[in-house]
Amino acid sequence: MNTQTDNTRTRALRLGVAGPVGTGKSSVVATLCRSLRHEFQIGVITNDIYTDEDARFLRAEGVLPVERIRAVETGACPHTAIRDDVTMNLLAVEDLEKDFAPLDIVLIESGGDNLTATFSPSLVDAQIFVIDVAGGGDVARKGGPGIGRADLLIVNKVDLGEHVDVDVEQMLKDARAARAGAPVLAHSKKYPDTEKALCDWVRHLHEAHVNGTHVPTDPGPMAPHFHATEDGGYIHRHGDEAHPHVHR
Ligand SMILES: Nc1nc2c(ncn2[C@@H]2O[C@H](COP(=O)(O)OP(=O)(O)OP(=O)(O)O)[C@@H](O)[C@H]2O)c(=O)[nH]1
Repeated sequence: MNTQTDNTRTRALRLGVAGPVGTGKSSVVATLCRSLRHEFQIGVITNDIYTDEDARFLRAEGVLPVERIRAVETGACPHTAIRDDVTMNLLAVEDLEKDFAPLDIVLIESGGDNLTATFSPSLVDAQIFVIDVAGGGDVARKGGPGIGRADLLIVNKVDLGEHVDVDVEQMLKDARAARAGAPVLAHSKKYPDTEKALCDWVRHLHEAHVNGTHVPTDPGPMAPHFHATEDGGYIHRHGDEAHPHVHR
């Protein structure tokens, strides 16, 4: 039977993981791969601006066979490759899905940037946004599309609260207030019960994806902002959906 036309088969769940620099995105991806690899066929795409650092980290951790972890070097701000023009990522995902068919889950890690990055719904079926306690207790109140409307908000590194003078419970309360009932997960790679809760969330999401009951939603565009080269010769503008790019 031609699997391309067999509607009893669904393509892989494409799950994005975004968030500011160093909040623990790669660690979250590593946890998911380690914990779920015996239940699901998994592949990973990482995004970095100039390197394949995140892919190398995951390969070194031995979380999956190395050939299932592929890097996209965006060469520009990571927002571009996950939101504005997702071609590089879509090609990478499709190649991975073809080379290891059938995959159940493809995890796509965004390059670390700021609070405004979100994935395009044309690239992912669902997205996780990761903030961390070490970034400060007020981060959850700063809002933005990822904090407000990602499918799951992870407040990561909750083990560090007392070391960085952050009231974790208050941070979680603020995060819930920002999300109108959408899920918030307190998480630490040091607390196995929180890792289990994360894996259970992904299991349920995958089930809903396969059943056709998961409805992908767009958290909305990133806030308007600008990037310029060091000599100021090029300006790249994001966030205005009607005029998504300005090149000068
Ligand atoms: N204490 C603690 N440290 C953590 C946790 N998760 C990640 N880290 C540490 O935080 C640092 C950054 O983690 P990464 O997983 O590389 O974060 P990232 O968001 O992928 O980083 P970029 O790709 O550079 O944006 C590393 O030193 C991790 O060991 C956690 O739950 N608790």
